[in-house]
This record gives sequence, structure tokens and C-alpha cells, in this order.
Amino acid sequence: RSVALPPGPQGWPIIGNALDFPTSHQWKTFAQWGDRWGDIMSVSLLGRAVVVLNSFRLASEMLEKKSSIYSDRPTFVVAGEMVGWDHIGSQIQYGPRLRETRRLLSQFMGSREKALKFASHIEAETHRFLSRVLYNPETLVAQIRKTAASTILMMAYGYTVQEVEDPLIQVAERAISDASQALTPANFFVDMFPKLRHVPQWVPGFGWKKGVAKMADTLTEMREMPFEFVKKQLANGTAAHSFTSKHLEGRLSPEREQLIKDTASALYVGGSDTTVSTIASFFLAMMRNPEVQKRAQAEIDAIIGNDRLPTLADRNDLPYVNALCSEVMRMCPSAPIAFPHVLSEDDIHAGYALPKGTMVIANIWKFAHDPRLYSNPWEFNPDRFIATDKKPAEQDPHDMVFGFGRRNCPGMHFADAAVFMTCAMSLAVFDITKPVVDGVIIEPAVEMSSGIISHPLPFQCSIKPRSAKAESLILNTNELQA
Ligand code: HEM
Repeated sequence: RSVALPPGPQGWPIIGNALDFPTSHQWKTFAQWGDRWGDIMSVSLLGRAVVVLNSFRLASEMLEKKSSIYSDRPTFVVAGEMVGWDHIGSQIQYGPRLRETRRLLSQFMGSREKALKFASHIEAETHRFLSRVLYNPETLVAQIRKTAASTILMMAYGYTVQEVEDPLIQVAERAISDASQALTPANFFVDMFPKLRHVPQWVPGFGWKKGVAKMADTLTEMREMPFEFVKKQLANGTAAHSFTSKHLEGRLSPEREQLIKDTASALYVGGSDTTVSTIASFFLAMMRNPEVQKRAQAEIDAIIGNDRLPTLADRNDLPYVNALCSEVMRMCPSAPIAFPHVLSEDDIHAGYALPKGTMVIANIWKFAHDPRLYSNPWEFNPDRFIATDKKPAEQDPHDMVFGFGRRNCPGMHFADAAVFMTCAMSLAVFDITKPVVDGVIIEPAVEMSSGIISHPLPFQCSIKPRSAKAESLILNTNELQA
């Protein structure tokens, strides 16, 4: 039995493969590495082993079935210790705090039924989205972002977002942008040489510490502002049902309060960009696949009719629309390499020795386009998820796009409901087509951005009501009220 690391390219002394490591669209390079070195391969980054998995089967065996040892996260001196992200969501180290955080989240939204407690809210917000898109179709992505923010902040804090320049969204977006800087490996020298964090700010070359202190203040503001809002509402007896209000019931220790505060703040951070990217990908896919759009609309017309909008209660009766949502998630996974997992004990897997501390990256993008799992993986084909007498359904992408094991996405049922609702309601009332300018069809770009959350690059889209009846349904704001 081999006791070596999985194969991979030869590195340099000390820096290892740091120079080979891709800085953009990492999933594509990882897939190419997989073609060369196999489904499990490794590189070395400044002395740390990094294992890349290009097979869904291996990711399930390791990150899911051996989840108790594959669920730690990399540490970052700046983002973690100095700014404070190490207490929040995806950055928490494996251990008691993570277990408590995940227990709180699971009690609140850990199943489809629990997520559906917010059904009327998701439906009402999506209805508002339709009317905003009707009036301003050119602001589609901004409207998707606003809707995702409204649904998540209502669920997290019972907070209603202001129409323009909402202060909470502004501070949260600032904190997220800081985080993406601070969490980029090698962006800060001190992440490689942690002892340097003790050097004072006045020492020449250490002025960056001022910027880092500002990041910490922004993160504190993002946690405190909505939390204080809920506390005030609870004191007045006006608090809406939300993650924070539910968990703040009764007398709590300061540590418990802090845990609830930190956990609530992870919801917007984890849920906003991922949901926005998925829904933007849906609009792009509908433009590019008009026959799929027509079939989904025909299903909605046949089951729901055109006197009302679909709701979450209709979900089981709309198999093609459900399959379409799954196909969007498969074709454009919004977190193409999830977040790295870290091994907390030595392991031997598939004949390779993986030392404690190994960083393990699941190339979800590769799994989702793997011809071993999906026939014609580059074809947008919702039918692949509908079993017939002749063929079983293909692998459900929900098992990969939301990550793995004890680090999988705690918001997946909520996200799934929000994505379904936006797709179903938009299909019911809109025709989504490629724009035509001066008689010329504008072909949309189909590139995705780089980054831990990948978005479709900006695209133009024509969105028009399917009929006068559809338009009146959109404008009938009394129909769905949260
Ligand atoms: C379509 C939308 C979404 C997708 C594709 C998605 C995907 C993911 C993925 C891939 C991970 C990392 C899993 C891993 O490391 O194995 C993750 C983590 C996480 N997600 Fe989501 N997510 C979505 C929506 C949401 C929503 C709506 C929320 C909350 C309201 C949320 C909250 C979180 C949190 C808190 C984590 C960190 C979990 C941990 O590290 O323990 N996500 N998500």
C-alpha cells in the first residue's frame, strides 16, 4: 500500500507549486490537472499539501462519509484573527463552536418543511420582484440582488429592506468586499509569516494594519446593527418571526447572545451572492434555450392556469420546472469549488497518505460537467432529471452544489425554495428572450466571473409580459402579501 501523497506536478523548494497555482477560474485549471494527474491529485503550497478532487464519488467518500475528519477550514491571520471572520459561518474552525452554530441553523431551517415557514414571505418578495422587473427590465440583476437581500434579512432579523440605499445592505456589502480581499490566499504577507502580526502599525511597511482595523469595525457594525434592531423590536413586542428573534427568547448568557449574533450575520454573507448568481444564470439559460422555456411555461399553464401565480405549494405538481431549476444549478454552480475543507487527522484514502492539515478542494464545477455522471454535460436539458421507463434520473446536483458533509450549506432548503419561486413566477408571466437591437439579435456572453462565488458576466436580456393577463397578475399586488 502506497503511503505517498496523490500524484501532481513537481514543485519548487519552499514555495512548492505556488507559481503554478491558478489565480482565476481555478476550477478550469483543476479540471485540466485532473485530466493529467487523475481524480485525486495533489500540489504543495508553501509547505501545505493541497489535494484536488475531480470526482464526485471521491468527494462523497471523503468529505461526506469521513466528514468527522474532513470538516476543518484553512486559517487566515488577517481575515480570521485580526478582522474577526473566524467566528462567522464558513470560516469557523471545526469544533464545539461550529457544532453549536450548525445546530442553531439546523433547528431553524434544516429541512424543506422548516424553510417553508417563510413561504409566504418568499412568495410576496418574488411577486414584488416581478413588478420591479416589469418596470425596469434593464436592472434585472440589481432587482435579483435586492430580492435576495430582502428575503434573507427578513428571515435572519425580521428586517424590511428600504427601497433605496438600505444602510444594513450597504454595511454588509462593504464587509463582504473586505472579506474577499482578506480571504484571498497570499494577499497579506502576514498570512504567510503570522508572527508579523505583532509588529505595531507605526513601523514603516505596517500601515496596512489601519485598513485591517477598519475592516474589523465594518464587520462589527454588520453584526451589531441588525441585532440591536431585533432586540429593540423584542422589547417593544413588535419583533417578527426570524432566526434572531426565535433564538433570543428567554434569558441568555452573553456568550450565547454572541453566538446567535455571529450566526445570524453568516446568513446574508453565505446566502446573498450565491442566490443572486443562480437566479441570474436562470435568466441567461432561458434566453439561450427558448424551447425549454416554452415547455416549462406550458407545464405552468396546464397545472396552474393563468388566473393566479404559482406558489411554493405547487412545487410537487411542476416536475419540469423543478428539473429546470436543478439544471440551472448544475450548469452554472455558483460556488464552483465550494470552500476548501481541511483534514483534522492523518488519513489514508484510495491508497494515498494524507497528513493532518491537508487542504482538500472539491471541484464541483468538474463534477457537474462530468460525462461519467451526465450525458452530454454541456447541453441544457432538464429532462435528464426526470426518470422514465427507459432511463433513471441522472445524479441530483443538489448533492454537490451545496457542498459536503458537516460543512454543507445550511441554507440549502431556503435557497432552493427562493430559486424555485423566482423561476416559476418569472416563467408564468414573462417571456425571456435575447434582445434585438436594430433588427440584430444580441447574443449573450456566457462567461462566468472568477472568484469563490462565480456570477454570469453582465448580459442584456429582453423581459416582456407574456400577455395582458400576465401583466395584470404582476400588478395585482394584493394577491400575495406576506
Ligand atoms: C443557490 C444558493 C446557494 C448555493 C449554491 C450555496 C452553496 C454553498 C456551498 C457550496 C457552501 C460550502 C460547502 C462546503 O464547504 O462543503 C456553502 C456554505 C454555506 N452557506 Fe450556502 N449556498 C447557497 C445559499 C445559501 C443561503 C440562502 C444561505 C443562508 C441563508 C447560505 C448559508 C451558508 C453558510 C452559513 C455556509 C457556511 C457553512 C459552513 O461552513 O459550515 N447559503 N453554501
